[in-house]
Amino acid sequence: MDIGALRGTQALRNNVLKWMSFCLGVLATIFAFYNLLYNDFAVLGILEVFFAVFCFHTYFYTRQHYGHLWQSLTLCVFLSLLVVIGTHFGDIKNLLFIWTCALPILYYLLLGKRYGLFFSFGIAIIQGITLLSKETLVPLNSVNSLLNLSFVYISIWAVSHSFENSRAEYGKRLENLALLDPLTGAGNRLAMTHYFEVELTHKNGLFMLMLDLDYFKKINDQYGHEVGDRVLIEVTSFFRQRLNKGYVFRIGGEEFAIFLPASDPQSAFEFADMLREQLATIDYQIDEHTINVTISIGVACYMPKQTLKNFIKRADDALYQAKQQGRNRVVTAYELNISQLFCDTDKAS
Ligand SMILES: Nc1nc2c(ncn2[C@@H]2O[C@H](COP(=O)(O)OP(=O)(O)OP(=O)(O)O)[C@@H](O)[C@H]2O)c(=O)[nH]1
Repeated sequence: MDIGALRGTQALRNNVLKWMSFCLGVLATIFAFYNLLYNDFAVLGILEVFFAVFCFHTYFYTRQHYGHLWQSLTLCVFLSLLVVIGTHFGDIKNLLFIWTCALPILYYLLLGKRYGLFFSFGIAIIQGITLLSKETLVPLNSVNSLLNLSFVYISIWAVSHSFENSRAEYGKRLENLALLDPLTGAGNRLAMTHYFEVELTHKNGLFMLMLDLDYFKKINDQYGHEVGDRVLIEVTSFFRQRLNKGYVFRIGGEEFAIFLPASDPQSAFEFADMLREQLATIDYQIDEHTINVTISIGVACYMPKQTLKNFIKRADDALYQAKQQGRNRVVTAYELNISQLFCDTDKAS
């Protein structure tokens, strides 16, 4: 499954940035000619030339790559500046201030809710002051027309805000549905692949702990499947509470994986053993039952250019050994095959 399909925000923002850059680039070029050649408004004309160059550069950049936040910020700030300058120095009759009403849409679509709110509020104040400080507001000189303008702005802001809010919320829900195990809330296999390939860019000092509950079938058989489910939820929350950094994934019925950043194999082993030891001392009270579970853990160290499949296999092999050796223990992959399984940190020591 393509995880990119779930990450709609980046694609949406890039598309908006691309096409807004193109449209604004064309408009800025036309306005620049008009202001420089006919309107005698050189300051605005020159700024529009710079703006047009920036827009076209951004357009061509976003055709090849995902745009950066600074490009969206620059576009929004530059356009806002042009609108404020045009409103301040220009004749009110040319209605340039009307562009103010379009700005919240752009802020929210390009920058999201937090920036959108901040910029929409900021530009409303600045433009309010700019308009009211003008010598004449003709033809906008009645309370009615000022109220109408304010209400149009507020309506556009409210729609932009609620649209972005709902869009972000539904996007997050969709992502959770696809990436989280519905029973325990831990990440699923897809999430694991995604974190490994995309999020974990620094894989030096990365370890995988493959954890499997011991004799879990007995718990199901003795107390029922529902109690078994509650044990899985408790154990997941136990793992999560013990992890400062790292990610927990449920990759099988009673099998979990953890990506653990650690400075060396010894620390990774000690962390895994601490998990094992602490879990063994906990008695879970579920309904009227007191349940104790133990885990077997296999630990593997990431090696340069290793695939996730291979990384998992090594941790899985170590887990298999832990089960073979009697369960409730930790086995490290580097104990199994010293010649090929030492990681970088081992070699260094
Ligand atoms: N309650 C519950 N049980 C599950 C779930 N997924 C898998 N199981 C059970 O987990 C048990 C796994 O059993 P086995 O693979 O034999 O492993 P085990 O009994 O833990 O034994 P070892 O792993 O060898 O120590 C089976 O009884 C499955 O039905 C789940 O989502 N909820």
